[in-house]
Amino acid sequence: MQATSFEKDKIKIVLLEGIHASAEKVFSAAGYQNIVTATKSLPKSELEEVLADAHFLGIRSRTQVTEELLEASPRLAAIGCFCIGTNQVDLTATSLRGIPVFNAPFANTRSVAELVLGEMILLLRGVPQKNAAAHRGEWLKSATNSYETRGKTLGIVGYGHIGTQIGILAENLGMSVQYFDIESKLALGNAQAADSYEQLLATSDVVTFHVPETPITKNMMDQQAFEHLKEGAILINASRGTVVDIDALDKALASGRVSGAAIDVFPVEPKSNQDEFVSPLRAYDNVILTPHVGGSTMEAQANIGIEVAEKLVKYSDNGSTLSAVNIPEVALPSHEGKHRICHIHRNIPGILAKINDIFSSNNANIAAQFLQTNEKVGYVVTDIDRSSSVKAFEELKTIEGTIRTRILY
Ligand SMILES: NC(=O)C1=CN([C@@H]2O[C@H](COP(=O)(O)OP(=O)(O)OC[C@H]3O[C@@H](n4cnc5c(N)ncnc54)[C@H](O)[C@@H]3O)[C@@H](O)[C@H]2O)C=CC1
Ligand SMILES: O=C(O)CCC(=O)C(=O)O
Repeated sequence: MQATSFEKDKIKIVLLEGIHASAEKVFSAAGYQNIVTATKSLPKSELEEVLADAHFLGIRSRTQVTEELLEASPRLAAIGCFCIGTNQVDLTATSLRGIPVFNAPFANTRSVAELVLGEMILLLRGVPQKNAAAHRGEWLKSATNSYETRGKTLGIVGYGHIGTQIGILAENLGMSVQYFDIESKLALGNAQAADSYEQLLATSDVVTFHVPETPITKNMMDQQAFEHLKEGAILINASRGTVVDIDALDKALASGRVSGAAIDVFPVEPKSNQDEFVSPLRAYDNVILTPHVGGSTMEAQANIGIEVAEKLVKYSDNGSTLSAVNIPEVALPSHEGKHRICHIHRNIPGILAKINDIFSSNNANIAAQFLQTNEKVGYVVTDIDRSSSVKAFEELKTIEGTIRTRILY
């Protein structure tokens, strides 16, 4: 019997948190019509209900994908984070279940860089407090504590895609740029690597954070770090809410050690635009508070929608895991005329031999084979003749250590 593909209209795609319509267009153009969308993140019970029979999930930064949620989503084949950060997903649990997680590593970086640049200029001029006062009917015309960016020092913590762009933009304003990164980085323009994190804090007029959420970056800007900060410095965080200890920032603002701040990300963020934003920072006119919108521009969201949806379609149609953050990356050509068998397994010795024994005992003619492993997981993709594929596929599922198998026609 000639096998046929799993019908695309049976593949359910769930897109949450107001993912841009460009994503739906990509899925539709590729023949996927069963798409459920929501403009916000869903409460636990609704999320579990919608994912009970879903194959692909698209989220932004709010939805937490936990082991428990994965347990309740037995058909989930892949997850798309329509953003940069993937800390909201349990990457170990997804990888041990053979669920690739994709993101858009660059598309919103310029948007974040521009927001930070704007905030820095406004804070150096004291605009947030003058603006707040004017809204109350007060007139604060004064040059006191109002500065140009020119000649000031910007300290960038995390000199990656966003940090480097901010460095270049800031140099064009005439600023001196220094950075601190745990990796050795190519300095762009005239930027200088700081000798240490503490040295950067002590010598920068503005400090901006662009690190990922990791155990090491948690509370990187804590009480002790504030003590190193230059008196009257400005602090910006548009990375993750865990990076800056908000209570310590509250104290530093109250004492005047920090003269102004711009915070886009928070340890606890409201789940929807209808929920109240609670923070001690609301008390300060000299703090710009934004609702995690660093990457929220029309340009970035449209591009992210296309980029991540294309990655999910590619994984669904041809098994490619290129740019997955938790599964070995395999870039695959088209498999026209062949059946493609994808096998994700625990990385234990001897699995490839067992896979190929099964193909051999089924007289399967291997046209191409691709293999990639990481510490925990291996991914083998084999293109074989149609005649022997279905039986071999069934046998592959019995290999010890198998996590997930797929056959693509
Ligand atoms: N507010 C928003 O809407 C957005 C926030 N983000 C956040 O910004 C973060 C940075 O984004 P990218 O620049 O694109 O990431 P990236 O991965 O290109 O750069 C991050 C840099 O931080 C460095 N780093 C990691 N741990 C560090 C540590 N402990 N100390 C110093 N440096 C460290 C890395 O070596 C790397 O150079 C993302 O992980 C994400 O959490 C990203 C986009 C939008
Ligand atoms: O746009 C979003 O929802 C989150 C943006 C972000 O923080 C990221 O890209 O990591």
